Amino acid sequence: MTTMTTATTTTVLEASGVTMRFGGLTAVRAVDLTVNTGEIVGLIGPNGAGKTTFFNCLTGLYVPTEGKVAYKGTVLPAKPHLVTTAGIARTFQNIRLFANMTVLENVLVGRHTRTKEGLWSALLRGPGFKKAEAASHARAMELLDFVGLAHKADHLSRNLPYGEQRKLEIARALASEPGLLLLDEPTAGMNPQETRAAEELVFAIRDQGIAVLVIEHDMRFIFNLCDRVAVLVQGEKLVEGTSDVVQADERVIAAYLGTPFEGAPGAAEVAEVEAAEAHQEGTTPDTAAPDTAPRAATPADTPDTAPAADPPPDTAPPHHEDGATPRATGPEGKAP
Ligand SMILES: Nc1ncnc2c1ncn2[C@@H]1O[C@H](COP(=O)(O)OP(=O)(O)OP(=O)(O)O)[C@@H](O)[C@H]1O
Repeated sequence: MTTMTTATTTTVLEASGVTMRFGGLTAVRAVDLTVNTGEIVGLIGPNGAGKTTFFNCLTGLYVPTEGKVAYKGTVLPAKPHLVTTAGIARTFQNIRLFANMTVLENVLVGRHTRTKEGLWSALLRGPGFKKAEAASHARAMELLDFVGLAHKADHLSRNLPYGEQRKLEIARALASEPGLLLLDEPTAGMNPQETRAAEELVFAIRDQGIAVLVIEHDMRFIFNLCDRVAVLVQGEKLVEGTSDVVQADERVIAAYLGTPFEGAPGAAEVAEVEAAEAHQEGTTPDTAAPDTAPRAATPADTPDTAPAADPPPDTAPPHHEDGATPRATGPEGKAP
């Protein structure tokens, strides 16, 4: 593959005022975010902060309640296939490969938005179709080579180890020739060696001229990789800046450790609930408050904050304004 370098910086993605409500729950609230050519931007935040919901708004899986999403200056319709055709590709938090297809076939599926041959041409297998098929095959093999899976082209995707399945998802996303790649927790379940390789792969993708927006709980990965990092807390963008700026911001540390701070998103609701609980128990809010600083680590010291086994008190899914129980499913269950 030839390396493309972009001489001028342009805005690839511009999300403005994106808000997503599910009934009474505001999962994403008035979020603005831009990604420019040549950039790797990180999106972090505690569990339930609204990161995946925001991705779903960007890719047309959800129609945002308010706000708009533009790709290279054109406002995108909220239809996943049109978003892919426009130039945005994504991977999912829970791997979504075609398990009984080969590795190569999975990548070929990803190319369908870039092949122009119609149904009749495919059925009759005319010369136009054969030429397009050969070109797609060559490109798919090139992408498999790029992610290091060319030698497994004929394997069934379900037989790949986990780390390779994640690479295959990336190859399939790249097959649509995107200008922006959205990665949702690309290193989830990877060992440190695989994570390091994933980091190199993302840099290589950026060097191909593809901008990257990545959600990840592994802070070391994010802060090594990203030119800019945005932090979502309870659906709102709390901070945005370089890795150094974000790591040093005490509001970010507080959000991860569950320590309340002045003006924290959702702080008013939390205070209301605490006051009500305290009233019920006949205690004051202070005495009823949980231990808010269970660990002394900063986000940078907690390379993998994903496991939900020991979440800090405030990192649980946000307060549901309608009192509804939060969903406990992965993205498959997230269709509105
Ligand atoms: N389809 C839906 N219907 C109702 N509520 C939803 C839906 N999708 C997401 N939510 C809620 O929106 C909030 C944000 O969820 P989201 O999955 O976007 O967070 P996240 O930051 O990606 O979390 P994690 O890091 O755990 O993946 C949660 O309270 C979640 O329960």
